[in-house]
Amino acid sequence: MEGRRIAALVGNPNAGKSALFNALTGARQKIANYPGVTVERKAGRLILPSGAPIELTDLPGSYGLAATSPDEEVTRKVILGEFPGEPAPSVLVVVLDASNLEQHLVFAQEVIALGRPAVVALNMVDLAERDGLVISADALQEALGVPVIETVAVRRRGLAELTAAIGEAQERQHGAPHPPVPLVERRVTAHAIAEAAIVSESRRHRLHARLDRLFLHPWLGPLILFALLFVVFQAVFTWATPFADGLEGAIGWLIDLTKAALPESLLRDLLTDGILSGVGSVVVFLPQIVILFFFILAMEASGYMARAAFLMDRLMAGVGLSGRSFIPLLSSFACAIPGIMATRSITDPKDRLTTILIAPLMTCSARLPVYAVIIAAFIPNVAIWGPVGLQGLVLLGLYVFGIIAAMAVALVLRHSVTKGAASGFIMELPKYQMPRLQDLLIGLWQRAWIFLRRAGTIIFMVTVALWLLLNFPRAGEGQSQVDASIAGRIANGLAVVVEPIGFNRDIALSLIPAMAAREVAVSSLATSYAVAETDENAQAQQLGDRLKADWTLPTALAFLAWFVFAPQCMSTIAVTRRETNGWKWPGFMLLYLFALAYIFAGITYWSAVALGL
Ligand SMILES: Nc1nc2c(ncn2[C@@H]2O[C@H](COP(=O)(O)OP(=O)(O)OP(=O)(O)O)[C@@H](O)[C@H]2O)c(=O)[nH]1
Ligand SMILES: [Mg+2]
Repeated sequence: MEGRRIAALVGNPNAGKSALFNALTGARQKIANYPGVTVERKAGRLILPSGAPIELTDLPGSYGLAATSPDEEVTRKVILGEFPGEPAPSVLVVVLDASNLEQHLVFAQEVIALGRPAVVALNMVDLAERDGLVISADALQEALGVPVIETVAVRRRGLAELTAAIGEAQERQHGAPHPPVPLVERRVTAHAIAEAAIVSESRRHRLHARLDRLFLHPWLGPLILFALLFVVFQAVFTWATPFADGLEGAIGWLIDLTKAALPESLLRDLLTDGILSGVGSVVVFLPQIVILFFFILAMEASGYMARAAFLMDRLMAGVGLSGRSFIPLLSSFACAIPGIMATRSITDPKDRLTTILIAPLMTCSARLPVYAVIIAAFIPNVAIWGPVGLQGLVLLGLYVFGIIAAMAVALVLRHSVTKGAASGFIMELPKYQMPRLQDLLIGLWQRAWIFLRRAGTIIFMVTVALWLLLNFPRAGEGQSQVDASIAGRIANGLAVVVEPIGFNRDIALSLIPAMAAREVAVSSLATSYAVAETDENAQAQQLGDRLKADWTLPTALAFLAWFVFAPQCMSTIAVTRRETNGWKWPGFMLLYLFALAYIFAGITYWSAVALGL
C-alpha cells in the first residue's frame, strides 16, 4: 500500500461526480439525473501532467460527514481515511453544482475544513449559464481558500485544468483541521459565499432569490406561512358557502321528491332517513374539500410547499424528528394512509416509527366535514377583524392544535419509546413555477373523486347498517324508536362512559359507526335524527339546526376536541399494522390516541362549563 496515492471525488448527490469520474478515467459509471445514484466507492486511474498515476475514487453523494445512511457512511469513512485497507486520500476533489451553489457549499465547507489538500470542481457551469448565472471562480477560491476549477463534465470542459490542479494539490502537505462548525452556521456562510461569488444573474433568477430571501426569512418566513394558511381557512368557509347551500338544497329537494313519489313504507324511510340524509350530509362538504385542496395543490406546484418544509425543518429538529418526516406528515393532511406509507423513505427506524405514530394527528380531510358541521352550527358567523371571520379562525385553530399535539407527542416519544438522536436533513429546493391550470384541475378532480367514492361506498354502507340497527326491533306504542333499537341500546351503554366528558347519547351513537371513517360521525347524526323525528316538518330541519337545538356549546367544543385526537379510522390502523409488522404499534396508537381524545374532550367540556359558555 506504500506509495498508493488517492484522489477522492466528494460532494452532494447529483453534483456530477460520476460524470467527472467517467470523463477523467474513461470508466463507465452509471450516471443519472437524480440524487443517490452511486451507492458504493469505485476506483479508476488518472494520469497526472507529471506522468505519475493517481488513483481516482468516485464516492456516493453525501450531505454531510455525520452519515445517516449506509451509502453516506462509505463516503465518510473514505474521506476520513477510516475505510479498511485504504490510505486516506491525498487530495479531495470537491464537486459543486454551480446552478445550485449555495446548497452544495454547505457540505463543501465541512470537507475543506478537514485541512486535507483539496480542489474544487465547479461543475455544471453550463447549466448555471443557461439560468443566467455568472459565477466568479476567483471569488469562490478566495472565500474557500482552495483552487476552484470550472468544469462541464458531460462536455469534457475544464478536465485538463482540473487534472493539473489535482497534481499540484497532491504535492501539498496535509494542513491542520479546523474545528467543526455547526450545520446552521455553515448554511449561513454558504449563503454569504454564494452571494459574493455570483456576479450576475438573470432577472428571473434574481426574482427567485428574492422570493427565497422573503419566504425563508427566520421570522418573516413563518409569519407569511401562517398568514397564507389563515387565508386558506377563511376561504374554506366563505367561498364554499353558496355551493354548500346549493348542494344542501338539492339534497332536501331529492328527499321531498322521494317522499312524494313513494307510499309510506320502511323502504321509503331507508331512502330518505338513511341514505339521502346520511350520505347527503357528508356530500355537502365537497366544495370545502375542493377549496382546501386547491390551495394545497397550488402551494405544492409553485414550489412554495418545499419552502414551508424548509421552515418546518427547524421545528421538527426541535422535537427530535428529521426533516424527512415532513413530506409524510404533509401527505397526512389529505389522509394518514398515504402519509404512513410515505414514511418508507425515512432511513432511521425510530424516526420512521415516531412519524407513523403521530401521522393520525395531522388533520385529514375526513375530519373536515365533522369540524365544519359543528363550527357552522355553534360558532357565530361574525367578522372579528376586517374580513377575518371567527369560523375560519376556529377551523385554523383546530388544524394548529393537531400539529402542536403531534409535535408534543413526538417529543415525548423521542424521550421514551422511540429514544434516539434526530438526524439532520437538507432538502433540494425546487425552482419556483407558476402552477399549470390543467394540472391543478386534474389534481382537484382526483381529490373530489376520492371523497365522493368514500361517500358512495364506505359511508353509504355504514349509514345503511346504522339505519337498520336504528329501526329494529320496532318500537312499541309510546316508545321512541331510537330507545327501542339495537343501536340505541348500545349507545345507552356507551353513553355512561362518555357522559363525564360532556357527550350525550346522540354522540355516543355516532362514535361506533365512525370507527369506519370519521365523516360517518356526521352521517350517523343525520340518520339518527331523521329516524328519531316523527314530525314530518321537523324532519326537514337541517342537521345544523338540530344540533344547535339539542347540544350545548361545551358539548360541541368537547366533540371538536375529541376529533382532533380520536383514531377513528380502521384503515389507518390496518396500514400501521402492515408497516410495523405486528399489532404492537397500532395497538399502542389506538390506546394513546383514545386516551388523549378522552382527556382533551373532558378538559374542553369542563373548562367551557366553568367559563359559563
Ligand atoms: N449539463 C450538465 N450536466 C451534467 C454535468 N455533470 C453531470 N451532469 C449530469 O448531471 C446528472 C448527475 O450526474 P452524476 O455524475 O450521476 O452525479 P453524482 O454526483 O455522481 O450523483 P450521485 O451518484 O447520486 O451522488 C447526470 O444526468 C449528468 O449527466 C455538467 O457539467 N453539465
Ligand atoms: Mg455518482
